[in-house]
Amino acid sequence: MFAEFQHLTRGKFVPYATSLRKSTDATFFLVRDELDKYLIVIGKKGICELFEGQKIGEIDRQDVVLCAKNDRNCQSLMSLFPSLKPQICNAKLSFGFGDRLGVATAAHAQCVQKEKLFPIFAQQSVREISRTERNWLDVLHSAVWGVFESGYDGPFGADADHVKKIEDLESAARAGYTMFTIDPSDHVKDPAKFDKRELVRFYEEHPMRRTLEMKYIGKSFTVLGEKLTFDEENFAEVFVTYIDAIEHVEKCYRALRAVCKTSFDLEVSIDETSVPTTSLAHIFFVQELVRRGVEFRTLALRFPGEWQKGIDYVGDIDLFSENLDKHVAIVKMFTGYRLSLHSGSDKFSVYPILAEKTDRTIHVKTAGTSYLEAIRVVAKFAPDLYRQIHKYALSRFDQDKASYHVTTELSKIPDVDKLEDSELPSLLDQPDSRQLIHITYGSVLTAKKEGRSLFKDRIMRVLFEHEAEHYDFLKKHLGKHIQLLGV
Ligand SMILES: O=C(O)[C@@H](O)[C@@H](O)[C@H](O)C(=O)CO
Repeated sequence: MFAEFQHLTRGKFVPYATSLRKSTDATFFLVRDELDKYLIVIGKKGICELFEGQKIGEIDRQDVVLCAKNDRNCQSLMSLFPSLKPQICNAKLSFGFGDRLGVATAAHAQCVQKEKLFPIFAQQSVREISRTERNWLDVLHSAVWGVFESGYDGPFGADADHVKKIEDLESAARAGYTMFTIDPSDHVKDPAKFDKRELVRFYEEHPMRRTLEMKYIGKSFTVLGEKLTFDEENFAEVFVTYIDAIEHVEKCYRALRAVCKTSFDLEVSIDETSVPTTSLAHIFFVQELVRRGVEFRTLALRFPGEWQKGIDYVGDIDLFSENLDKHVAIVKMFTGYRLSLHSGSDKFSVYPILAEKTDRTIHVKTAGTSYLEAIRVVAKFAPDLYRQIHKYALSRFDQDKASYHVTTELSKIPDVDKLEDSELPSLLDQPDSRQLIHITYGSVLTAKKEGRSLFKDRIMRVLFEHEAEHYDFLKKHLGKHIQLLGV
């Protein structure tokens, strides 16, 4: 088929052999020229009419249609090939491949052995899509095109991540997402940040207080041989800290159930709270969600230590390991859900502990690390563009770091004007410059001058022209993450 196509198009296009898929009466594959990528549909007139495109000839009396990689053509492909639709997780180990640029999935898919790991190829948070001016459908379709290009034929998921508002859940459900991460952290009260009298009043006046006091106070749980008992004091603290968040999750869940006509994976994430999740808090949080009928599949707790973006774990590994043991024991007490680790990018020192302590029964999320590999390509092949991005990032960092927890020291980042071009890629290995670039993705990707993209268009062009190197960087780096999970 490719030989006839090359003859017809006089070698103008380069096909992606891995993308070749056949339906009962048509053939589909991706090609690229020096400007862009396109879908080729070869089939009878009827099947071609499902796609928007231009007929460029015939092969064996079948129309050959050149199609844009647009939403309508993506949805037509998904209707013909159900394996291109996201599905709910069917495995104990799953991994989120967040892709802020929408061009990494074809490489991500080459890191996955489908029988050992369930990949979430479409995963972006509300924070990310608002900062990059994307939307749920764009994130999902970018992932689907990447799956199609790679020839990956296993199941994958689509996670609407860190969702705080019901309307964002509903729009993601309508876009076809299969996983929803509800983030109630704005409703988690850190007792240290409140006036004691205010907390007492909140507790005493809360309508659920007495009901839950009777349910929990005096109740004991044995976690790894340690007897934990809810008493008046620790119950009041857990109640005040989490009750609003629990009620918010319940409200979001009911709204989601009203929109989703099929089953879905629900994650609840309190990983971005300032309050590390204690064992009693974990027990209370889970028991209350279960009691309210919230069917969650994964739970992202706030583990001890620093889970900063784009760099390894910062903290006492032994304390983390001990804390994880307790939370794993609690999961086993209640079953029906897995733990989820957010900010999984580059946390190489904890991955082996995660894999061993959870018996590889966990969800791990990454996102920024793939964006950093893309910028590494820019640093290598477009040094002047990288220098401009780096300097712009410095000007935006203080504002952009507001909703991320990082302890970046800008003073430790070398002056790019004193570095040789060949030294620039190594900045993507320096923790502080990694965080500088990681956190300022939104500003860099949406920066404009006189209405024109200041950086994004040039970044995407560099990645298109150096696609093989980009894919190699991604496969090497994300492959390292997967291998450290023991897969
Ligand atoms: O940066 C973001 O907004 C998200 O990608 C992350 O918070 C995500 O939830 C995650 O933990 C992946 O690192």
